[in-house]
Amino acid sequence: MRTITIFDTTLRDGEQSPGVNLSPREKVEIAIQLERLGVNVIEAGFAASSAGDMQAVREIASRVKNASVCSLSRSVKGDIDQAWEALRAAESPYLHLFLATSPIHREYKLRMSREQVIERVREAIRYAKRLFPIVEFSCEDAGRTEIDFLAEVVREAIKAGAGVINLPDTVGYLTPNEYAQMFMNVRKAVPEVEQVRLSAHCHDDLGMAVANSLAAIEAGVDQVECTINGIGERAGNAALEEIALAIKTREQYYQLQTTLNLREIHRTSRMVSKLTGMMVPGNKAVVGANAFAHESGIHQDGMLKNRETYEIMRPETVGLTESRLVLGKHSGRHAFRDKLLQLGYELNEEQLNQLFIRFKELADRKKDVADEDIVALVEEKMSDAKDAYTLESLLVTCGSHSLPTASLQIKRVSDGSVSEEAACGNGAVDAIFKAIDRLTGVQVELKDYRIHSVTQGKDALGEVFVQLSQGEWTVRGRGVSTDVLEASARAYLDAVNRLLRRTGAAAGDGMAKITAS
Ligand SMILES: CC(=O)SCCNC(=O)CCNC(=O)[C@H](O)C(C)(C)COP(=O)(O)OP(=O)(O)OC[C@H]1O[C@@H](n2cnc3c(N)ncnc32)[C@H](O)[C@@H]1OP(=O)(O)O
Ligand SMILES: CC(C)C(=O)C(=O)O
Ligand SMILES: [Mg+2]
Repeated sequence: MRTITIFDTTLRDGEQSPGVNLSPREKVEIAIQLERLGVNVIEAGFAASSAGDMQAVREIASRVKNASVCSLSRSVKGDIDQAWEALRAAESPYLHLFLATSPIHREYKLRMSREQVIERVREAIRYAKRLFPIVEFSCEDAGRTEIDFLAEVVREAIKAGAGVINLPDTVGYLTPNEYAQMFMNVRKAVPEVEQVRLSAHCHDDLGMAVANSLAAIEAGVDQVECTINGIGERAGNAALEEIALAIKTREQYYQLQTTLNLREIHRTSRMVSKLTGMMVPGNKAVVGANAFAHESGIHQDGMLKNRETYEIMRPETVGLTESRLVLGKHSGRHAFRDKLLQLGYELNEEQLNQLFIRFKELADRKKDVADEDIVALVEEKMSDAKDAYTLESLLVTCGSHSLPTASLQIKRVSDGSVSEEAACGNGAVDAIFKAIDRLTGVQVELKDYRIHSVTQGKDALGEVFVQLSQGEWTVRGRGVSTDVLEASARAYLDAVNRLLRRTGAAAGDGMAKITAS
């Protein structure tokens, strides 16, 4: 089986993502994780570009032992010297030289003729080879380079000593067929390429970076350059995890392998996302939060019967523990029953059907139906439990120069007594919650507070969800009103009522002393 070399450029091309700036310490942390992931080459930065990158490349070179450490360099002596300065201590120093070859880059950016480009390539590689055991040469914008000239540059680069030839689709312009054809044409025109390693480097401007990389592999390329989470200049680079999982999942088709420890994929993705500040979209292949989550009833039913109905990869393969069946408005009875069983509720068919109607009503209004919501539904349905407290009245005063104050009256349902309390807070909602705490005497911690509008317009209904915890117990509460402060009070009281039901505590233990009527 052919082994594909994984050249990771998260710390170089990935860091070229607008808005991303990694400190040397953060780069070292990621490099160590990339080594654990089992990549073969770590492009640690562009040593000549800044003192910080020089330091990062140098530190990574001294720390990483099981991968080649590489720096990018323009085809100029000064850059090569600086790269050597950073990499001389590396176990396996690797230089990545580049020069653009396409007509548009030659004419407008470099202002060089074809002959000048060839001459510069020769000079730079020969100079670099005096220092580095491995020199990779990249024809920047190879994808838009005339094929005869591309072949000539590649021939000269190999003659000058390049051991790896990279032909990037720098601007993400080519289709998979075109990119594969480019490699086949070069292989045909320059038989010497069989003596070096051919590499692909793709950008995602048209969303084809991974498809192009895989097409290049099929055209005989042995190395792919890619980044974790597909981060990189503009729309990014080919995503390492997607290439790796395509090779693994379609092993029979590709007949290829890598040295990657795929179980480290998820951890690496999370670390890169955290340190770069680039969020991974939920629907991102392999590492998105929804990559192994199923929401619709028909899919969930299939998953429960045989997971291969809807999953082509196992979450465990990339270091996750399990797939998730997310309950929501598209879920069906099978998944609902399964969730109830997981939560410890075994219901008969009739109870299940009744509860399922309530569940659908809730799911229609709420994006995620959490375990606590299901527990609350079951408890309400099965125990016929009554609320311990109901809200009688609410008065809130606040303004730009006054301390927000809330006065509440609540009724204890068991004996009909009404109590009143007032409290000040950091804001109106805080004041309301403090007043309720005093009235009920229940000690809770507010874990979450969310507000959104259920309907539209000036008289929109505001819906508030709160999550409270007390020791091991966590409960949610919901309140709806055209007044968001009232909705907040109702949600909080609802959660307190649920907590009392769950803990079995007696209502009224902590009722305030002032009885209104
Ligand atoms: C496709 C890619 O991803 S390429 C890598 C892109 N990455 C980066 O550019 C990040 C790091 N870059 C930098 O920090 C800076 O651009 C530096 C330090 C490298 C250079 O900075 P400056 O000297 O101020 O030059 P500047 O960036 O403005 O312009 C680039 C110069 O390099 C030349 N150049 C571009 N590519 C190459 C190359 N491969 N080999 C030689 N010269 C090159 C340009 O023609 C231009 O030369 P000119 O000044 O004679 O017109
Ligand atoms: C430096 C080169 C390889 C590059 O990043 C590109 O062409 O996209
Ligand atoms: Mg690139």
